[in-house]
Amino acid sequence: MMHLNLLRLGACRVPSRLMSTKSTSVEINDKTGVAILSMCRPPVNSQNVQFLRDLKSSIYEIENNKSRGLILTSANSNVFSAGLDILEMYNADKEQLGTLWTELQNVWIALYGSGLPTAAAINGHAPAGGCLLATACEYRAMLPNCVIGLNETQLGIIAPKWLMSGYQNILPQRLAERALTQGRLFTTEEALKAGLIDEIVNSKEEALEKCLNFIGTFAKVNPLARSLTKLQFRAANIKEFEKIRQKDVEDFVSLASRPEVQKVMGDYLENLKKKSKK
Ligand SMILES: CC/C=C\C/C=C\CCC/C=C/CC(=O)SCCNC(=O)CCNC(=O)[C@H](O)C(C)(C)COP(=O)(O)OP(=O)(O)OC[C@H]1O[C@@H](n2cnc3c(N)ncnc32)[C@H](O)[C@@H]1OP(=O)(O)O
Repeated sequence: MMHLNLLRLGACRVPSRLMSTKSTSVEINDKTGVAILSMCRPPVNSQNVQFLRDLKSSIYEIENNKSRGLILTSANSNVFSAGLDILEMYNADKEQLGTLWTELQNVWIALYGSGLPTAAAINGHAPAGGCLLATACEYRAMLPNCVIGLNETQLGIIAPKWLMSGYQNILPQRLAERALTQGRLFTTEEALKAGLIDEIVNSKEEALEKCLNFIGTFAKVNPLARSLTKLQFRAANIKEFEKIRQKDVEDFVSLASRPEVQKVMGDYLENLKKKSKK
């Protein structure tokens, strides 16, 4: 209840500090100390190089400002994030592909490895890279009638191991393996049943409130002890990622630049465009 009141106050009276980049905005409530990081790259928060750089710098800014927690959400009405910007992968040269993948890695490690309590207010669809961001957080509240999941195998591509880490943290191994091999997109209701999200909410405001309450559960816990404990759980995945990070970029570039993969992207884009014109 107290957190709810603080959130309400945050909307009107409590002073808050604002920071923004071209495609993100950050509001830190001075009373709660919690930062709300909103992704705002219309129409679907697709992740191009600039967006990923903005996201990374906002995450580090929040971390360096000693905020009490980070809530990730979207400024768009029905999409949390549509994942990597396919327009930026299609017909791109190897250098562009390498830069895109490196920036995706950078954002993931910034969020997954953050010592702060992190929560995702998933106020829309979260396929692929959108799911990657949500599952890098510690808690998820999601609106009904949306989808979330890692659908890479449906596109004929493989999610590397680090990209699966969020799933592995959250889902039982058998379920994670099945969902990843199927490239399954979960509806909100299925995601709750599987444990991929923590709560279903009826509005973005309620999602933010639940996230704030989650972060509030650490109010009496020593922040350093909390953060080190969290990172102990994540250390093996992080270490493994650091070992293969450069090779992973090379593998991605080699896969994504193959003519047959480029053709899949082109067809996929065309279908998306046809669908959006209907
Ligand atoms: C296809 C990739 C193939 C190979 C890649 C090779 C290696 C990659 C290695 C593995 C890593 C993968 C990580 C990824 O993130 S890949 C991206 C996967 N993303 C998706 O599959 C989501 C696609 N989008 C949707 O399903 C829907 O758009 C969504 C449910 C998110 C929202 O639906 P809604 O009805 O609200 O909007 P739309 O009308 O569909 O879209 C509006 C406009 O936005 C464009 N759009 C949508 N998604 C993307 C995207 N990911 N990249 C670029 N543009 C996107 C869509 O075309 C519409 O554009 P306009 O027609 O209005 O111009």
